[in-house]
Amino acid sequence: MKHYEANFDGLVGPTHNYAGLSFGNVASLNNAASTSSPKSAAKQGLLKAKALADMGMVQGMLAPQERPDLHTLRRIGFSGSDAQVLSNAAKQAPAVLRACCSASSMWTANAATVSPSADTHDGKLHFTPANLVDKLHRSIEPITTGNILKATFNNSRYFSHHQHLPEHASFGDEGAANHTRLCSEYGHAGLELFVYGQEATNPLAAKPKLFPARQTLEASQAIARLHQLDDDSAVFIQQNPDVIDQGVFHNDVIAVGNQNVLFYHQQAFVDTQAKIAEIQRKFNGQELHFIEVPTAKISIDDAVKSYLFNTQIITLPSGEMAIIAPTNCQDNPAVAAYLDEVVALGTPIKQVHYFDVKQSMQNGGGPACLRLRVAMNEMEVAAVNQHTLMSDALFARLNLWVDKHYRDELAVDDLADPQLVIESRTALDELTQIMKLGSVYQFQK
Ligand SMILES: N=C(N)NCCC[C@H](NC(=O)CCC(=O)O)C(=O)O
Repeated sequence: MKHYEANFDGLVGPTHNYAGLSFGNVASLNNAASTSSPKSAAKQGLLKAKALADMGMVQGMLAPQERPDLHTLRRIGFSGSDAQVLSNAAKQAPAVLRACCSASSMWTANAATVSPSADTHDGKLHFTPANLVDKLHRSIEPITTGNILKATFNNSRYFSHHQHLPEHASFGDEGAANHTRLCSEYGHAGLELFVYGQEATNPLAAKPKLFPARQTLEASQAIARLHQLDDDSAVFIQQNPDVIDQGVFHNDVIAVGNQNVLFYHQQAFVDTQAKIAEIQRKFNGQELHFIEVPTAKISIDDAVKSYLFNTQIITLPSGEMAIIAPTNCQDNPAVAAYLDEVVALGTPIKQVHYFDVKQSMQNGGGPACLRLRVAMNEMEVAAVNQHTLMSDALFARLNLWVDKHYRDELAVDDLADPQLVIESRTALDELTQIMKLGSVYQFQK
């Protein structure tokens, strides 16, 4: 049987904007109140997804969320017509209104944690939506994320969908952004690496001093239990709290793995040598490539600015690996030079491809943030909702849809415009028909 690692990219929603909502995420704060372009953001994302499909990869799209989220605004006491809810929220709780308008579900690396069927006891592919409790604007995503995942992976014979973890800081969970899977082949049992920022139930454990650690050990352990992983199929690694304080708000800003390659910065983890030894032991002596990038070559500051580690490492149908990098890496001389070198290190990585995803980058989301990886066998791929899979036809259809419904520009002050609600709902209603998702949004229920 054939096996693939599919990437499901988040379709950027019509309200993509820069609201400075993510304390600890340097780009989000630096670009707060800039004017965004929802149309070009969506098109940049579609171009990257289509390019990967054209490289022979299995590529899917995940629908965005309903924003502005009037249901949350009504839940906290705003009432009257939609226009009244928006204008009162803009006057009385502008920060909450901004949170309720974020298109942050585009970063589908944070949508869920996924364990492929080769790793799990029941032989099913498991999904747990991330609760994203650390940030208000993200904490309102998981229910709809679950609906979208169920409509995309809609076959209970192959796919097991869990509820998101309890909504409390002790179980702060950011999904696949803090999860990497190593394996020799996608269809073979793999080793799942769970990287956490803090231990919630141990007040003495090290944690960052300035910025929040969004993922807890307790959450990572819960996911491993839910997904029926053996002790020998999981490794729990603490992220270095000092790098969180320098803007590394998710592990995928400092490390990325694919099959038997782990590409990471020297300062990424706590207790690196012991963890590498544990990985080697649990990988049962099979060949592994550890590409550790020293601080002397790439500083943490350069890694955070360029998103060198927020690249996707993909295995092409030829068996060669390619790095999918943001063009921001080309703009940084040290990083560009490093990427020229990396293809000659004698590891499976042989190519680098650059994509302009600047609209997303300005909110701290690189190529890897924009995708959820789902390793599947051919039967599972066939069981996916086929209308979510990238093709020439879907690419053309989605570009037309974006042209029809998306604004060229959006400023933070536009978020209270009641017309935006109408535009967004009209667009999403049509999208659910294009992707045959059924009623996944509250406004459709
Ligand atoms: N690293 C991964 N996997 N994902 C990146 C997520 C970026 C996102 N930015 C934002 O939510 C900014 C929104 C704003 O400020 O308007 C976040 O911080 O959660």
